[in-house]
Amino acid sequence: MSERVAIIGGGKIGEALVAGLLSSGKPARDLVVVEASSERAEEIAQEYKVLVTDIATAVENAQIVVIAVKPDAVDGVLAELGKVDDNNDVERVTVTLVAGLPAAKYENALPAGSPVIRVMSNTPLLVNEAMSAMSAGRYATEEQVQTVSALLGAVGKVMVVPENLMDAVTAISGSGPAYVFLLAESMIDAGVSLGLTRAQAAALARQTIRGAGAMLTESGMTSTDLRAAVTSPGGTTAAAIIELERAGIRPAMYAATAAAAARSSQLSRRSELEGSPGNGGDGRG
Ligand SMILES: NC(=O)C1=CN([C@@H]2O[C@H](COP(=O)(O)OP(=O)(O)OC[C@H]3O[C@@H](n4cnc5c(N)ncnc54)[C@H](O)[C@@H]3O)[C@@H](O)[C@H]2O)C=CC1
Ligand SMILES: O=C(O)[C@@H]1CCC=N1
Repeated sequence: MSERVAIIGGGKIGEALVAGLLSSGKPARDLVVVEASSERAEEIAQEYKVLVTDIATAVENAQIVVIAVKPDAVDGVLAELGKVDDNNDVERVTVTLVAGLPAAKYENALPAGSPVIRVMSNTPLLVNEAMSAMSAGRYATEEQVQTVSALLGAVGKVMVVPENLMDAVTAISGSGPAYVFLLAESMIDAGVSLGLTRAQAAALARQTIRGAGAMLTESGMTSTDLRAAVTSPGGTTAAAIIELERAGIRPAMYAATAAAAARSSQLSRRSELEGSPGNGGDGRG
């Protein structure tokens, strides 16, 4: 894992990637960050002791260029990348972590034939527990897919999916940590309403979610079987679950994830319109 990785965008997800890669053993000298906000750049350099520099210096000698800016900043980054003198000695793959924007958008803007890999990861990158789904663009080789898969595998689990599933992936694992944090918030507030202190309720909810998460990943049992094992006949869990079902927890999850996927797809359609004829687009669906 000796590739030099340039990360463009040192925000929440860029920082999480830096932190995760460092704690997985990647040397700081192999990471370089580009960050538009000088305050943020200073924070990243101080905290992680990585080089934070301009895009041309960062990209030079980087085998992997990761784009981790908000979707509306991508055009600016692609324009800056277009101005960078390409060093043909370095085989470079561009990895985009940006929600909603298709690999073709980057392929159309970068020099012809540039390999691109689209990834949807999540903030548990910070604790080496990310779920990253990746789709290879048209020009990415199997070897590049393996290289990026190994890089992301150092900070969590990796799944390869066809690009048409990226909106669904974004809705489940990209945004998913927020659903779990919302569940934690509501459990804590509920605990307080039942007489626990906030600190007690928070400690109970945190460890319960951690333990349940570990059972989900380590027991080999399905979520349905795990839930059944907690639910004693006529007991407390059954009483609670009746209320959660009555409140519509399942339809709420269908509607929430459909809204997230629709938003991701909307970003993708908008980028296709912007990239259509006259703007370097190839009109691909
Ligand atoms: N936050 C999350 O949980 C997840 C975010 N994503 C995707 O990751 C991307 C980044 O999201 P966040 O980190 O949450 O956003 P953020 O707003 O925290 O970070 C973006 C950073 O990029 C910097 N930036 C903007 N333009 C730049 C440029 N031209 N050059 C260098 N730096 C520039 C900004 O100053 C900011 O620090 C988004 O596209 C989002 O869709 C994907 C999965 C999960
Ligand atoms: O909310 C967002 O748009 C980003 C993408 C997935 C998680 N956060």
